[in-house]
Amino acid sequence: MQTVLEVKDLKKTFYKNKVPFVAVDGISFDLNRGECLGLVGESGCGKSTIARIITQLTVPDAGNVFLDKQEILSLKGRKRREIYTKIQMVFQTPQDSFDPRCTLGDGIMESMINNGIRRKQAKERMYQLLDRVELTPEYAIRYPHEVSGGQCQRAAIARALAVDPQLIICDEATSALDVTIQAQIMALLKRLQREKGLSLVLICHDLALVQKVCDRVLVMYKGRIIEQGVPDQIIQHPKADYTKILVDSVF
Ligand SMILES: Nc1ncnc2c1ncn2[C@@H]1O[C@H](COP(=O)(O)OP(=O)(O)OP(=O)(O)O)[C@@H](O)[C@H]1O
Repeated sequence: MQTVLEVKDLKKTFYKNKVPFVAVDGISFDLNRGECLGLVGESGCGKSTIARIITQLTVPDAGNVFLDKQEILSLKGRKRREIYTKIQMVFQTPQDSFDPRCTLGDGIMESMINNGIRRKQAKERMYQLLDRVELTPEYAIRYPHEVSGGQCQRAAIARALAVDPQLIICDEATSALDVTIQAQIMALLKRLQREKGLSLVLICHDLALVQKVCDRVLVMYKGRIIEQGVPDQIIQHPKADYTKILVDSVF
């Protein structure tokens, strides 16, 4: 199997009133092409910080991230912009990540135009992407507040796909949606994973969802990975005390 992402010994301490808090405490993992990796753990255990480090929104104190064997955290300028089109994030509240003054169509086209694609081509591709995420063309002229959470999340996935990424990190991307819509969005992501060989990192509280959709899961506790493996195996035979509590609370 081909490794797409390698995360090596990430560390991050935050300071609040000069008091240190270790949010990420030596995290390492790999992600294969076409794999769906779940990241679970209690609130505050460091899951989003890892996603933010990988996408360069947070600077780590130590550690490296490799995409296709290339170290990416130290990249600057054009090289950095190029590489970072390959990693996209989908957040919990998609309305917040679209500019409320722009239509969804313009939001989807923005990154393409920023990457030098002509407006006419970007528009054609935007309509193809809407179709791909099962939204009709009329959604192109709607504003974020004029669509449901599920529809907006589909548009956010279309926008993530616009730059042809290798990897999408979904940070609680379906948590704000009701169960039926959640299942539809997950089915969409899984279809894209299969069809495009996309790799997915799913940051999630929901172990049942992880069991359904992930090939592998990392269980985090207080900034560390305490257990990892195939979801069925972790759920049926949890080893760490925290994993046992997590499993008991869900099943
Ligand atoms: N910029 C920051 N400044 C100070 N502390 C921070 C900052 N970002 C995160 N933290 C702290 O780091 C810890 C880890 O946060 P993080 O958001 O990574 O957790 P999480 O596992 O994603 O939680 P949740 O599931 O609730 O989203 C938390 O205690 C959080 O308060």
